[in-house]
Amino acid sequence: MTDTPILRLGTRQSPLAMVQAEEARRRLCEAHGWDESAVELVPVVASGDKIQDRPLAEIGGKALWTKELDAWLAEDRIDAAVHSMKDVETIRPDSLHIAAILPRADRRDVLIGADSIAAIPTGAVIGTSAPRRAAQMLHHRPDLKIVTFRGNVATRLGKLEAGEADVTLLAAAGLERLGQEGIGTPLACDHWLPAPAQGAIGLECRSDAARTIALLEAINHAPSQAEVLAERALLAGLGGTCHSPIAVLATADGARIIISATLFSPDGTERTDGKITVDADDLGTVTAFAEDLLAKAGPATQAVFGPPA
Ligand SMILES: NCc1[nH]cc(CCC(=O)O)c1CC(=O)O
Repeated sequence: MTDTPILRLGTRQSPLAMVQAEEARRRLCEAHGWDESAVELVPVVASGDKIQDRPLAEIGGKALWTKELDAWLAEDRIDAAVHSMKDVETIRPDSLHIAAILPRADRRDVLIGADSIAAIPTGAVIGTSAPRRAAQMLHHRPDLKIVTFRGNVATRLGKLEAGEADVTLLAAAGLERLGQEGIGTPLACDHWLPAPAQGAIGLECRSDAARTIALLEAINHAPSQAEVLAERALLAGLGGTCHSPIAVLATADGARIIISATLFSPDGTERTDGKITVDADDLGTVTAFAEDLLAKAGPATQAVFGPPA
């Protein structure tokens, strides 16, 4: 085996991002019969990791997680970038291509600090910076208070420990990947839907890099890809971003995808539910479904979505 790297994989530096990049490397090496040295992990500091004390919406949104990796791809300093698909902007530049989605992990949210939503004490403080989690929680429990909780998984657990909030919500996938799956209570998807693409890892490269695309496609997991594409199509159809209070779950079932979605107003008072089964290769129906949901939604919900992308 050669010790010259065949593929340079860019990743954020958080512990979770590094574990995800290692998973991508392991799968690539297994698929191609390479030894580990064939894939070089290149940690890049994302602006979202530098500024941790303000809500994402204030400091520029999702591009904060991808901006540096996008630039490194454009400059050919890396061949591919590993992303938590949940953090990737709804619309990507044509110059980039998401070539592989890894088998999706547990997509549920985990409640930490209380055994159930009903068991949270009256007036308790919820630490989250996700508008979806805040709206969803306020919908069930309008008595609760929301405080901004950013930072990586360990930082947020530390803030909870320090008493900055009574309860927080984290993705089961992230906790699992960090070996912390014992923490908290997972919330069942029939009551509490996750964020678009939660639990999915994607590999993105330059659209003109045919050789890299072929190498990455070898580790694509088609059902997970179908789900992620459907959830992202819904978000796009709603004109949504990471600041949008949208909860959705797409479940691939052969050639069909079952999509359940809920829109909220930011304060949780309005809620709009929908469910549809679509053909995996006809995501146009998802756009129509998004338009239907928006048309049914209340004014405070409509105000934070659209116009459709
Ligand atoms: N926004 C931060 C983020 N991006 C991806 C994950 C978890 C892993 C995943 O959803 O794939 C998390 C942390 C969290 O929401 O708990």
